[in-house]
Formats: sequence, C-alpha cells, structure tokens
Amino acid sequence: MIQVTGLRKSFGGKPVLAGVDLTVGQGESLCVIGQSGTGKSVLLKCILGLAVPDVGQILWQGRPLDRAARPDFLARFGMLFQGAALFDSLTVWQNVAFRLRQRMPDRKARAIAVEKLARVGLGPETADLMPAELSGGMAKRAGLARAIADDPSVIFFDEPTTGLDPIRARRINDLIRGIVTETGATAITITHDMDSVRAIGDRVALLQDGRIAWDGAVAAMDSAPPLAEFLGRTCDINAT
Ligand SMILES: Nc1ncnc2c1ncn2[C@@H]1O[C@H](COP(=O)(O)OP(=O)(O)OP(=O)(O)O)[C@@H](O)[C@H]1O
Repeated sequence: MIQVTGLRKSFGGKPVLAGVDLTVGQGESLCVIGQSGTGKSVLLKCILGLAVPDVGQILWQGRPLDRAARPDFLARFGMLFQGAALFDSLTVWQNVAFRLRQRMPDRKARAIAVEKLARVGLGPETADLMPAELSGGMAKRAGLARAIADDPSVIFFDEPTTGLDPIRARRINDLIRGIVTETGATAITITHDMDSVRAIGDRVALLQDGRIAWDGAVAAMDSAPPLAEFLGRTCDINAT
C-alpha cells in the first residue's frame, strides 16, 4: 500500500503540488488524471524519490518511504516509461533483463526476458533485435516486458498509450489490465487517455490545482461532477 499525505512541492516559489492526499491499496490499480502541467509527473517523481517534497509524507507498507526504505521499494517496483525509453545500445532482451543481469548469469536472465517478451506478445525472434528495429507498438511492449521482468509488486505506467494509434493503444491497455490482474501488483498509471482509465483502472484520481479534486471508482466517474467537467474539457481540447 502506498499512502501520500499532505504532499507539497513548489518550483521557484510556484506551488505545483499543494497538499496531495492519496492512497493506493495493495493490488489496486489507480489512474491519476489531470490536465497538462498539473503535476502528475512531479507526484510520480516524489514517490520514486526523484524529487524531494517540500512538505508531506509518503508511506509504503505503512513505513515512511525515506532513504532507508527506498532501496527495498525500488527493488520491488517496475516502470513503463512514456515512449518506452529503451536503451539504444542494448538488444531487446538486454533491455528487458537490465535489472536481472545485475544478479544472475546472462543465460538465466535471457530466458526470463524471452518469457516476459512472450507475455507481451513478442516472439523470441525479437530478443536479439536492437530497439531501433522495433515499431512504436513493439517498443512499448518491450518496455512493458522490462517493467514486469523482475516480478514487481508495484508498477508505474507513465502515459502508456502515448504515440500509439487507437487499435494499438487498446491492445496495450488490455495487456496492462491482464498483467495487473494476474500478478496482483499495485498499479499507478498516469494518463490523459480515458480509454486507458476505463481499461486499466479500479480507481481514478483527478489532480487539479495541486490537489486531488476527485477520487473514486472508475465505474462512478461518469456521474461525478468534477470528472464530468474534466472530461468535458478534454473533449473541448480534442475538438480544437
Ligand atoms: N524540475 C523542475 N523545475 C521547475 N519546474 C518544474 C520541474 N518539474 C516540473 N516543473 C513544473 O511543474 C509543473 C507540473 O509539471 P508535470 O510535468 O508534473 O505536469 P504533468 O501533469 O505531468 O503534465 P503533462 O500531462 O503535460 O505531462 C509544470 O509547470 C512544470 O513546468
């Protein structure tokens, strides 16, 4: 379980997070939505320890996620980066097995990488390709295989469908939902894509003006006024 309490973060005196309270239960899939520039990535960075909050607390399994607890947390988390973010100079399997190779022989790490690639719909022939040889959808799948390579108990998905056409986006959403369900991992997804929210999320939290303006079940979001307003704005943006 991850619990964020009273999180504040400013840059150059400009508040971005102005008191964020958010809880993600064990095995729950939470989507964080919000307009561009509302601080979704900053929130994620604070949880990962890449940004230091000005005020507030982040608990993991009931313990403060401080310097002492972070290595254990980082060893148990997986992440699908926006744009997949594969290392150009490593083959696909080396990307997938990046963390595994630090603690097991290559032959074993490769076998696990091939197994994870199969889970995301990529055959063994992709293992020795370079990232530049992959299509956008394949790269996203390879990034997903890397995110789950170490059987994480917490997975972050940063804009998982960015850059994909609607059909590929739906396939990635379905894959993510399947993986989250079968592994029982806690999932946090940052997205603008409401199809992703519907496919992946159990719960959705709307970040607005530095705070969580609404937090509830995905099934309830269509009738929630703050969400309706956000969805309306999204439609307006898409229509222009
Ligand atoms: N290191 C930094 N230094 C200064 N300002 C920053 C820094 N990181 C983020 N910000 C500012 O914080 C605000 C929120 O940024 P953030 O990237 O979290 O938004 P976001 O909600 O993830 O946006 P998007 O949906 O477009 O990715 C922005 O105004 C951004 O310029």
